[in-house]
Amino acid sequence: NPNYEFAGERYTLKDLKEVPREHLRLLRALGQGAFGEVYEGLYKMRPGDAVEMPVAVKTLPELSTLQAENDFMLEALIMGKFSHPNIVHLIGVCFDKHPRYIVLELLSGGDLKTFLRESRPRNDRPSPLNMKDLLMCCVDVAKGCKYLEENRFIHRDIAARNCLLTAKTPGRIVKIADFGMAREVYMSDYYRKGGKAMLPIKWMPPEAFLDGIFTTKTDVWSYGVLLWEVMSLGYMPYTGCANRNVMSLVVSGGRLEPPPNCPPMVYAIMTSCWHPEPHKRPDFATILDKLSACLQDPDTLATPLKPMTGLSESA
Ligand SMILES: CN1CCN(c2ccc(C(=O)Nc3n[nH]c4c3C=[N+](C(=O)[C@H](O)c3ccccc3)C4)cc2)CC1
Repeated sequence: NPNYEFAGERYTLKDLKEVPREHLRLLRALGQGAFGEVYEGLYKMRPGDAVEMPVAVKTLPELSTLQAENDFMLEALIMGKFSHPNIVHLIGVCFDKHPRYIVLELLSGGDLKTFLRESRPRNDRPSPLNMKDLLMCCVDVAKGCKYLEENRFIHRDIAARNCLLTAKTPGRIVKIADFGMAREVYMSDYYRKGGKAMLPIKWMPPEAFLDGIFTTKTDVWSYGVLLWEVMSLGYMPYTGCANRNVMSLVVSGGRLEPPPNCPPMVYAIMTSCWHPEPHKRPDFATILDKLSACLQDPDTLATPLKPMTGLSESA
């Protein structure tokens, strides 16, 4: 079984909390994970307990390749080492036999991209969100990213599709909830480069898709694209542009345009994340400072939300 290096320490499977399968009840499917289903379930913390804790259960189908088994285990090991309010919490695993389960904190609001798209103003009702709501979502993700940066963990796939909400209602908290596993849902966001791994080109900086160089500054670039996703209320970046055209556009200095009504202070953060030279991109502490300046700027807060018109876009 794989062992895993995190924050300078080595971990193996024995570091994971085994949850007794008989204390778990799977209720309903929540969606498709990269391997198998993700279910909502109930977990009886202590056998005698009357109350059961709502959880999310990721399953690995019995007919999985060894690689899939390892990836599944690795995801559990990765999640098990994080402890932060903006990163989905690992409760435990059922790895004693098939089907294998990863038991995680339940986030009932669904993924951030879907939430943004559902929240667009419609002719029958204005958006339920305001600029402050959007900025608070961005702050949550930046806090999670800052924690990963402090622990020298490179996520490689920061995007709205990989973030989940505790709820859709005010008081919602956004958490980074995917460590390479939720790919299945938005396959169109990934590009098969050279027939190998599926790469989220539209969220990657030039040094990553050209030279395979991944650093914490890779996540900063992706975070800038997530900011754009939030401000556009869930649009596909570079709408209608094929991945290989995005690569040449970005390499020649092209960047995403500001979404309609995007406050200049927020767009300035995005463009700083997209500096061609990685070391000139801000760190997440700086990004958080800039976001709190936005949250204290009356003109920024007063900006109304307006959907992008014109170009329709794929899911
Ligand atoms: C009307 N709406 C319909 C949709 N609905 C949902 C839709 C999906 C979910 C959901 O998947 N919640 C999750 N909680 N914890 C984890 C989850 C997924 N996890 C994973 O690890 C998944 O792999 C993952 C990770 C990141 C993003 C998506 C999926 C861990 C909750 C509510 C709310 C009400």
